[in-house]
Amino acid sequence: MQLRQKKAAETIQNADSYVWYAQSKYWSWKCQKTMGPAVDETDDEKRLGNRGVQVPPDERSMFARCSTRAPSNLNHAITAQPPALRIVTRFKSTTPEGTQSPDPQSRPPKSRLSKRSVFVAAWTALGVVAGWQIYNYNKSRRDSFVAYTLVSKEPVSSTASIFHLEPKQPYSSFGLYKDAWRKGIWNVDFKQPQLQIVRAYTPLPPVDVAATGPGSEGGKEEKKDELRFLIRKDPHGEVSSYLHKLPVGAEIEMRGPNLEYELTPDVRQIVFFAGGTGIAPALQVAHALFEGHKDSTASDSNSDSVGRGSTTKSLHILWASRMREDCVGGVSDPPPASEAVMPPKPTWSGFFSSRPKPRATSSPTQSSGTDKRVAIVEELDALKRKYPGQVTVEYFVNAEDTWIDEDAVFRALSRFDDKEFSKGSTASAASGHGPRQRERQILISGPPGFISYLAGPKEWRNGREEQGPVSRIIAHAIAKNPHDVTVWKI
Ligand SMILES: Cc1cc2nc3c(=O)[nH]c(=O)nc-3n(C[C@H](O)[C@H](O)[C@H](O)COP(=O)(O)OP(=O)(O)OC[C@H]3O[C@@H](n4cnc5c(N)ncnc54)[C@H](O)[C@@H]3O)c2cc1C
Repeated sequence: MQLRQKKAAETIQNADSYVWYAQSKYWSWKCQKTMGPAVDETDDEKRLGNRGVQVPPDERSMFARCSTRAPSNLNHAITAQPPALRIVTRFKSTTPEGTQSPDPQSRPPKSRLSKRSVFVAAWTALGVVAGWQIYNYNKSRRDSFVAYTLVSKEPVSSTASIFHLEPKQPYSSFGLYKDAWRKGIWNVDFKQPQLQIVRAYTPLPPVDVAATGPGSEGGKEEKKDELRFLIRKDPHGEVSSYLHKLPVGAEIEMRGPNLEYELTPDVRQIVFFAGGTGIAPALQVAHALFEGHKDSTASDSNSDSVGRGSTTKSLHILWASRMREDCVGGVSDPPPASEAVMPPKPTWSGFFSSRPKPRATSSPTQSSGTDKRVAIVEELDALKRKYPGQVTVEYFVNAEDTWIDEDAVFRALSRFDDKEFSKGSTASAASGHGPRQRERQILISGPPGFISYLAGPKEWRNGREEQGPVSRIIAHAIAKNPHDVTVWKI
C-alpha cells in the first residue's frame, strides 16, 4: 500500500517537474531572459504582488524573474498560462533531463490525486445519472399509453381480423419494439377507454416482403412503425368486441412491450403448439429464432455464437384452429422420413371421455385444390419457402375432428433430430436443466384450456402465475419418446 502511494507521489512529482520545466522555458522565451530563483524575500514579495494569487513557492520563482523588472508581465504571465497544460501533463511520468523534482511537501500529492478522482467520479456520476435517465425514459415509455391509429382491418375469417396500427406521433416506441422482436415472445396492452380495462395482444412480426414477394398475394409492404395484430372477436368479450367495432382511423391506446418469453441464442430446435390466436407467438418465435441473433454472430451471419450455422435450427408448428376458415389453404407437411415407430396406443384412452375422441391425424397433407390462402397461412408458407426444411407446419381443425393428441405429440418429438441425445425423462424435461434442454424447447401458446389439455394448467403461487408441472399429453408423449427438452407454457 505504502509502496503504491510512494509510486503515485513520484509520478506526480515527475509530472510537476515537467510542468515547471515547460513553464520556465515559456517564461524565458516570453521575458527574453533566463529564469532563476528569487534573490531575497522582497524580490519574492514583488513577484507575487498583492493579487492574492496562490502560486506555490517554486512557481513564483519562475514567474518572478521577469516580473521584478516588468511587473505587468506577471499579470500577463498568469493569464497567459496555457490552461490545459496541467491536465495534459498529469498523465506524463518522465522527468525531463536537467530539471529538479519539486519538493513533495510543497505540493501535497493527495490534493492532486483527489482532483483527478473528483474528475473521474464526476464523469462516473454523470454516466450513472444518464443511464438512469435513459432507463426511466424507456420504462415510462413502456408503462405509459401511446396513441396509435387504426389504419386498416384485414378480415381473416368471420371471427378474426388483422389490425394494422400506426403511431399517431412521429416519435414512437419503434426502438423498444425493435429490441423485443429480437428477444422472443412479447405483447402489448390495449385500453378500452370507457371501461378503463386493458387486455394483452401479440403483434405479428414484420412482413418479409422479399419472402412473400411483392407480386404475390402476401406481398404487402409494411411501414417501419406499423404493428399488426391478429385479433379474435369474442361477441361477449369487452375489449375484443370494442376493438372490432372501431372504424378505420380510430385511435387505440397501447402500452408495452411486455416480454413473456426470451429465446436465448443457444435454442436450436423448437416444437410449437399453437391454439387459435396462439399462432401469433409462434410467428414471433420464428422471427426471433431465424432473425433475432444474427447481430451477435461474428463473421458468418448464418453461424451462431458457437459456430453452428442457422441451418441447424428448426421450428415445427402444430396449429389447432376451431374452424377451417381460420386456416384456409393450410397444408400440413408430411412427417419426417425417418419417423417410423408409432407409440403403442394409450391404455387411458377413456381419460378424455368428456371430449370428442381424438383422432391421431392432422389435416390433409394435400392441397384441397383451392388456391385461396388466409393471410396467416401465407405468412407460414413464406417462412417455409425462406427456410426450406427448417420450418414445418401441421394444421389441426377441430370442426374436422383433427386434434393434437398423444400420437401427434409423439411424432412432433421425432422431429428433434440428433437421436444420440434422445434420452431423459419427463421429470428432467420439466426441470429445464442441461445444455440440450436449453437447445430444444417445446412451447405451448393458446387459451388456458388448450395449455391445460396438452400439458396441465399453469399455477398461481404467491400472487404470480407460474408454469406448474408438465403433465397430461405432452408428459405422456415425452415418456414414450424420451428427449431432453424444456417445456414452456406461454
Ligand atoms: C399474453 C396474452 C396475449 C394475447 N394475445 C392475443 C392476440 O394476439 N389476439 C387475440 O385475439 N387475443 C389475445 N389474447 C387474449 C386477449 O387478451 C383477451 O383475453 C381476449 O381478446 C378477450 O378479451 P375480452 O375483453 O374481449 O373478453 P372478456 O371480457 O375478458 O371476456 C372473455 C370471455 O369470458 C366470458 N366472461 C366474461 N365475464 C364472465 C363472467 N363473469 N362469467 C362467465 N363468463 C364471462 C366472456 O363471455 C368472454 O367469452 C392474449 C392474451 C394474453 C394473456
